[in-house]
Amino acid sequence: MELKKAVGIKAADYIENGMVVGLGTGSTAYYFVEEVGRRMKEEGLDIVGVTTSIRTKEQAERLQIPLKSVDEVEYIDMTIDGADEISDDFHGIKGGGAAHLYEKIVANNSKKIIWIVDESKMVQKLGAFPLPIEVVKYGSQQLFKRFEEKGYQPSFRKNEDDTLYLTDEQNYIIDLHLGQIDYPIELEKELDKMTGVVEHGLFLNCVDTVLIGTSEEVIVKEVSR
Ligand SMILES: O=C(CO)[C@H](O)[C@H](O)COP(=O)(O)O
Repeated sequence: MELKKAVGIKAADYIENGMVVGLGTGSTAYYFVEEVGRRMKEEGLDIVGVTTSIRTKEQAERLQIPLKSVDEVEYIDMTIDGADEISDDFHGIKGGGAAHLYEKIVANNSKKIIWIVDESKMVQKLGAFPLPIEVVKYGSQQLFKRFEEKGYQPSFRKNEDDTLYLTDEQNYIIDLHLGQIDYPIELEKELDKMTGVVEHGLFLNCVDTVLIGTSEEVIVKEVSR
C-alpha cells in the first residue's frame, strides 16, 4: 500500500467517539479523512470535524462528516494533518498545499496534534523544502524585495497558467528557498514581526505525535516537551 495511504488509515485509530477532530489538508490527510468517513458510515464512528481548507471541507461534506467552524467549538480534541518537512527536533514546515494559515489556527486550538508523513519528510534540519509565506496582496512586491535583500530567494507561487496563486483567504504565497534553516526560532520571530505577512509555514514546538510511514511499518514517535 502507498505509504501516505497506510499512515492516513493508521491515524484514524487515534480518533474516538465524541471527539471534535481537526481535519488536515494535503495528499496524506486526504487518506485520513477518507478513512474517518468510512468508519463513520460503516462502523458507527461519531465525531465532528473542523476543516483546515476549502478542499478538505468539500471532501468532508462529500463523506457526510458533520462539520463545525473553529469558532463554533470550545476546543478541538485532536488535529491530524500532514507536513512538508519534520526536523530531528520535531519542528515542521507546512503550507506546501498553501493551507498553513487555517492549519495553524486549527492546530493552535487543538489539545493534541498528530502529523502524518511518509519517511521522505523526515530531515535533520528544515529548509530544503521552500518555506511558504502567506502575504496580503497590498505591499507584497515590497515584501518580496525585503526577502530578496535578506538573501531568502523568494518566489511568488503561481498557477499552471502563470497567474499568481490565491489562498483560501485570497492572499498570495511567497516561497522562501532557504536551503537550510539553522535557527528556526529566530526566523519565526523575524517573520512574525513583518507587516503584511499573514502567516508563515514554520510550525515549531507544537506537534505531540508523529506517524511515519515506511515500507515496513508505520513508526510512531511521541514528542516530549
Ligand atoms: O501543509 C500542508 C498543506 O498546506 C500539507 O499538510 C503538507 O503540504 C503535506 O502535504 P502532503 O501530505 O500532500 O505531502
